[in-house]
Amino acid sequence: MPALSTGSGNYSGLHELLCALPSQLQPHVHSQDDSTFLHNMFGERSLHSLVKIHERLQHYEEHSPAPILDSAGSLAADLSEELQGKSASEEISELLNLLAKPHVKSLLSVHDTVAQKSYDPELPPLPDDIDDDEVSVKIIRLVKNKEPLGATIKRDEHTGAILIARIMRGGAADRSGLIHVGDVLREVNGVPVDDKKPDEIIHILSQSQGAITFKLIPAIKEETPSKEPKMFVKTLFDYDPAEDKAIPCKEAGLAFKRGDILQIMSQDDANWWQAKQDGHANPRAGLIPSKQFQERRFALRRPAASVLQPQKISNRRSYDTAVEFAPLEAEEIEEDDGWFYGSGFYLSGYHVAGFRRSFRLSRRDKKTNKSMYECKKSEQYDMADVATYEEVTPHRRQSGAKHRLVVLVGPTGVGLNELKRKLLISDPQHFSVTVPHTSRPKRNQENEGVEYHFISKNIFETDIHNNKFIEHGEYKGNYYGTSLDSVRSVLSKNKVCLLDVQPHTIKHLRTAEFKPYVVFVKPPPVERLRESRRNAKVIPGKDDKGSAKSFSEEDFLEMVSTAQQMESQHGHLFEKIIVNDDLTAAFTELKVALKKVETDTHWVPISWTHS
Ligand SMILES: Nc1ncnc2c1ncn2[C@@H]1O[C@H](COP(=O)(O)OP(=O)(O)OP(=O)(O)O)[C@@H](O)[C@H]1O
Repeated sequence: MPALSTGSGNYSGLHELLCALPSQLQPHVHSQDDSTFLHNMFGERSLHSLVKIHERLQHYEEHSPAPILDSAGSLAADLSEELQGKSASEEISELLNLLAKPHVKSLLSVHDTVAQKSYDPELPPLPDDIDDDEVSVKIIRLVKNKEPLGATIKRDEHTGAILIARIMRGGAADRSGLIHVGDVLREVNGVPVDDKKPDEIIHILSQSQGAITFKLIPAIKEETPSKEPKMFVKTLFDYDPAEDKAIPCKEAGLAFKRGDILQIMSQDDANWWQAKQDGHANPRAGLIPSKQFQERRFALRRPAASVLQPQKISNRRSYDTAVEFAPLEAEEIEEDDGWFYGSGFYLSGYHVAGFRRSFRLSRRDKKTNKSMYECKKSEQYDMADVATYEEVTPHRRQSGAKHRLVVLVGPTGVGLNELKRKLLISDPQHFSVTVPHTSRPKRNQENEGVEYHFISKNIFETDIHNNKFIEHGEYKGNYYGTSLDSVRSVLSKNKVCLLDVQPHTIKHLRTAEFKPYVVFVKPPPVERLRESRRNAKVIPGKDDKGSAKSFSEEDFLEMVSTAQQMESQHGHLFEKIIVNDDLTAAFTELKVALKKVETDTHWVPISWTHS
């Protein structure tokens, strides 16, 4: 980037710099959002005007002009008085005319104010007879711009007063420090609001231009600024406030997608947290359902048979209304129509509905080290673990530290084996897989610890009992399994351990020790599977004694539907999703992602860094 100088003595330098900045920064800005933000910020007219004023003032600062007198106004008045009725020369009457002009009078008055340096407004003296019980009122003037005020209002159910319900962290109201939760709003632009509905107040605000004056009665207890530590969460579900009937104010809501990282700005309200998207320029927080609130209503969304129907316990619903400066499409909020969801009944009367999912486990090829057993563990989806938010922290692997465990999941036949094989071939010193255990007798050509660890049935059963296996199963009367120690053994050699498991196993691996990086390998649409897998062969299931066969149409359909099910049930645990359409492209994408895991900073659960 060429050096830009403001050039001392060249007063247009700063202004020129401001104009040039967006194009100078362009090569360094990668996202369209950032680029638009920079253009808007540096192109803002008020900013340019401010810079121009600054440059002019700088000019005068250097020349330090001093006033000759500080009473030009009264001098002009004396002069006018003196000249009144004097000879009627043309010059005199022109001068009298000029001095009588309101603009000239104002100019001279401003001159005197500056010369006398008396900038503070003159306040009337305090009356002596102040009634101690009289409520104090604060009058706030804010200048309207495109940014919303970042506050919500609601009607107090008992007193009927209009209250400031919420101040969004980082928003205009919060930054001003002048408006607080609990303040009673009395007037907007001189119009009393006591008898107005929140919507009508919003309408007054959206209609007004320039500065807006609020008359407020301060809350008795001023909010103490909360000293909550910075907390980041990964969202485990999609959220759209526009679709949320319970949110107290849709306009103040923050939409997010599963996997987004949010910074939690306030947890003052047990049901509605304030948060902002990590890395976004907008400093104003938005409302999101709190973890507890989201969990409670998830319970309510269970199938009708297994939950108590919500009872209508009140016909009032407590809404706040966003105080927007930009014209807003306020939804019709009927204040006295709706449900109030008390917390008392949420958790009563539902049971956790587990279910078994049928899945096909293929017979695995021992050369490529895949297990040949049928999974024994019940595939219960743990519905008790409601996916809401997970507290996360940035993590970067220190050089020389153990690698994160790489977990691959995907439906049968999607290509996990193929991708693993390619990784192993590409760098056998770097990538490795676990050696499984079996209780079957060792064959002649086999070696202990190479194909399998051979152990007795008794020891196998004791190890199962002691939770030593990540997954285990039985095939033809023999046990097969992958042990936690086999993973540790690979990691202790400072190699990247590649492990493919059933998705329900992931949660048991999510520990500080393994810090698993979970990659979901997803099939492309069926049309693409038919095309790309035309020559591919699969090893049939254990009941088929035959050799490799081609994929059937049923295999493709099952692969796609299993993938959908996996993604909807376990998607919140996947850090990377790779569509295995073109094998070379999928492999390259995987390799690049695994490299980044080793070198870049990633968000990981905070519990992983507390060990
Ligand atoms: N992108 C691809 N294009 C074409 N063929 C592929 C692709 N990915 C995998 N295959 C082929 O599909 C077949 C099944 O792949 P693979 O054995 O790796 O699947 P898998 O997910 O390990 O299945 P299983 O869980 O049944 O062992 C193999 O013949 C493999 O070569």
